[in-house]
Amino acid sequence: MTRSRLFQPVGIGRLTLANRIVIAPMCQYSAAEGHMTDWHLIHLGTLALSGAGLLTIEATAVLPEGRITYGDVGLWDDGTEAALRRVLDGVRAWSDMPVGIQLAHAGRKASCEVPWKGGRQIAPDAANGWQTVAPSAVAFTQEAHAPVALDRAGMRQVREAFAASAKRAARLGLDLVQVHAAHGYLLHQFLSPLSNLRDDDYGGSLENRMRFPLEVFDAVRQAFPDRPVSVRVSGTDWVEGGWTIDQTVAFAQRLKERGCDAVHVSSAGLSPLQEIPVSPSYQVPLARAVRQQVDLPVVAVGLITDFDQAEGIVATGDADMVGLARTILYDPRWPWHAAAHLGARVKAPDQYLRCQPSRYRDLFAV
Ligand SMILES: Cc1cc2nc3c(=O)[nH]c(=O)nc-3n(C[C@H](O)[C@H](O)[C@H](O)COP(=O)(O)O)c2cc1C
Repeated sequence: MTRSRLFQPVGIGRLTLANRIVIAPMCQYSAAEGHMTDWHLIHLGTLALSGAGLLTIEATAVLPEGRITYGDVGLWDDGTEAALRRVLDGVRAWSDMPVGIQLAHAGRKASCEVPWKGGRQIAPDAANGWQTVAPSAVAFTQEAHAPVALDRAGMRQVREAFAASAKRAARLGLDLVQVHAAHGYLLHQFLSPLSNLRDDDYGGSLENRMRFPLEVFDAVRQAFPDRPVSVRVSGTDWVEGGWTIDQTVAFAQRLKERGCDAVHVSSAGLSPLQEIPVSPSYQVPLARAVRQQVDLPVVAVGLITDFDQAEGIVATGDADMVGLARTILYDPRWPWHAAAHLGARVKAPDQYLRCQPSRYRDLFAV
C-alpha cells in the first residue's frame, strides 16, 4: 500500500475520485459553431486514459455570445448537446474516469480571434464578431471592445442560460459541473471592483458584487441537483485595488453555505495591469488560504509539474487536489509516471494491461 497522499481517494460531494490529480479545463478552440468535433474525441479520449482522478471539459459557453472565440465549445441547444454526447459516449465507452464540465460566459473578453492569431477581439460588425456584455461598460483594455452593461433582463437571461446548460449537463450524465468565476470572465467581472462599477444592488460593496455570481451558482446548483458543483475562482487580480484573497475566502464561504462542493483556486485574468510572480506553485498560497479558512475541498493549480511538488502540496494540506493543464498536455501519462515515482498504482485500460511487458504490470491497479 502506497503512502502517497496524491494517490489516495478524495471526495467531492458524493463523487469519489480515485486520486487527487485533476485535469484542469483547457479550451481547444476547435469547435464548429459551438459543436464539439473529432478533435475533442481524440483530445479528451487521450486524457481519459491518463489515470488522473477527474477530467474537466474546457470552458463551455452557456450562450453563443459568451464564447471567447468562435471556436469555443457551447452547450446552449440540442445540437451542441448532441455533439457533446457523441464525444462523451466515445470517451465513456473506454474509460470510467469521472468527467466534469466547466460552464462559462466570457463577458467583455468574448468575441476574440483564436489565440494563435493574436487573440484580438473581433469587432461586432466584422464577420464572426459580436457585441460583448459586462457588469459595466468598461473595456478590458483601451483597444478592446466596449461592452454593453447588462440590465436586469440581460442578467436574468445569463442566469437562466447557466441553469439550462447545467440541466443539459445533468442529462448528459456528467459527473460534475464547474462554474467559471475566474480569469477575468463574466462572473469574475462582477466580483472585481475594477470591472464592476455598478451603482445598483449588484455593485459597490463586496456583498453586492458577489450577488450575481451567487445567484448564478444557486441556479446551477438547482439545475444539477444530485451531483457535485464546484466553482473556479481567481484568488487575486494581482493589481492594487482589485479582487483579493480575503474576498475570495469570503466568496468561498458563501458558496459553501449554498451547497458548493469544491473550490478550484486559480488567479488573475481581470486586468492587463496585473503583475504575476510566476514560478512553480505560485498560486498554491491562494489555495492554502482558502483551505485553511473554509471547510471545502480545494484544488491548487498553476505550474505544478513535478511529482514530489504535487505530492508535497496535498501531503502538507495546502490543497486537497492538484490541477494540471499544460503539464498533462506535455505528458498525458503524467499520473502513471507520478505513480511509478511515488510507489503508487494507477488505473490503466485493460487493453494496455494485456499487452504491457510484465515489468510495467506492477504499476497498474488491476
Ligand atoms: C490551452 C489552455 C487552455 C485553457 N483553457 C482554460 C479554460 O477553458 N478554463 C479555465 O478555467 N482555464 C483554462 N486554462 C488555464 C488552465 O486551466 C490552468 O489554470 C493554467 O494553464 C495553469 O496550469 P498549468 O501550469 O498546469 O498549465 C487554459 C490553459 C491552457 C494552457
